[in-house]
Amino acid sequence: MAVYTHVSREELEDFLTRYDLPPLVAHHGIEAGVENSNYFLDTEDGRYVLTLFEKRVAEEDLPYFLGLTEHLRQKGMNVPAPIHLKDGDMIGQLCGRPAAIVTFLQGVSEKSANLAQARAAGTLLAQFHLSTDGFEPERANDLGPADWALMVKGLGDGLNKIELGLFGNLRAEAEHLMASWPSQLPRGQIHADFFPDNVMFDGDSPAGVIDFYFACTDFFAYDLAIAMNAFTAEDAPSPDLGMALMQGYETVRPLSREEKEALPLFWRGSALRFALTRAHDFIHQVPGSLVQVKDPKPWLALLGAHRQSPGFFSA
Ligand SMILES: Nc1ncnc2c1ncn2[C@@H]1O[C@H](COP(=O)(O)OP(=O)(O)OP(=O)(O)O)[C@@H](O)[C@H]1O
Ligand SMILES: N[C@@H](CCO)C(=O)O
Repeated sequence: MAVYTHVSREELEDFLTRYDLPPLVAHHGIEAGVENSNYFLDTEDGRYVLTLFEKRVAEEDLPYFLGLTEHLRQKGMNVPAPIHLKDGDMIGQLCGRPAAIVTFLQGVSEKSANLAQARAAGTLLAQFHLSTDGFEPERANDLGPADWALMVKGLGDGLNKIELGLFGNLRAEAEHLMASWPSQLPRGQIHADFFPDNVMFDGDSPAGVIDFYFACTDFFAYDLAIAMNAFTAEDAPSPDLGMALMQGYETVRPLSREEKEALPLFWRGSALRFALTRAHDFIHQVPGSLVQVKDPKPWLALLGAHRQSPGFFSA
């Protein structure tokens, strides 16, 4: 359960006086996620989601995340609606943390998807990219290639406790990726964490997208690479799922030749990015938090597979 910050009923009721929401019935921590503290708020007129932003989210980025979410809703995407406080703001303070409330989206958040869901999720990601058009603010990707070598350095010898020789191995990989990364490809606002558990499914159809708290301005094809890796499934890795996602994506937004050529590098880069954040959380576990730390090893294995075979997804 991802609850780093424990919120009492009294603290919550006091916080809710700043909103025009129906009376609270109950609140409980959400049994999923690793990044932020999330609670369901059950009110007399339906359910909402409260998020308290934790270590990886900078408060100054919240207007970008919530503004992007509102923009996507205006474009017709099924994403949560941020609830405004009585003073018009979208960000409050609770238990010493920045906090926001959004509407609850119906659907099932899957740990891993099937082929039909992966294909449909690809169309949704492409619609997401097209719908971000017209949203002017930008946010640099602070978990991108320019940051990976520093992240490896910061984890240091802790990496070798996950796997012997991992520190040197990942340092060389981060340097290689940085030196080879392209600079000119179609770019815009990307989700940057498009995992099956951030897509709400209604059977095989995706009903909506949640969790915009890694969104940033970067290459669309890099976002596709993240999603392809994230949908390959950790327990039984299958390139078919990533390929199905890409096929779905291209029915809405076909890739240029340059974007296709960049994909093998982007698969490696995104595998490294999630291996690193997971390795960080594995090495620096937070005492007293209720969180199921995610395993870095499947992402290290995926990185190894992409390094060995640049055609992993087309093999
Ligand atoms: N608006 C929403 N509507 C319905 N369910 C939601 C909503 N927001 C979050 N959830 C549920 O809470 C879970 C955790 O939320 P979220 O993915 O935002 O957490 P997180 O800590 O950012 O996790 P991670 O980054 O690991 O995906 C989701 O998998 C989903 O089941
Ligand atoms: N979705 C990510 C967590 C957010 O970085 C993971 O599964 O590692």
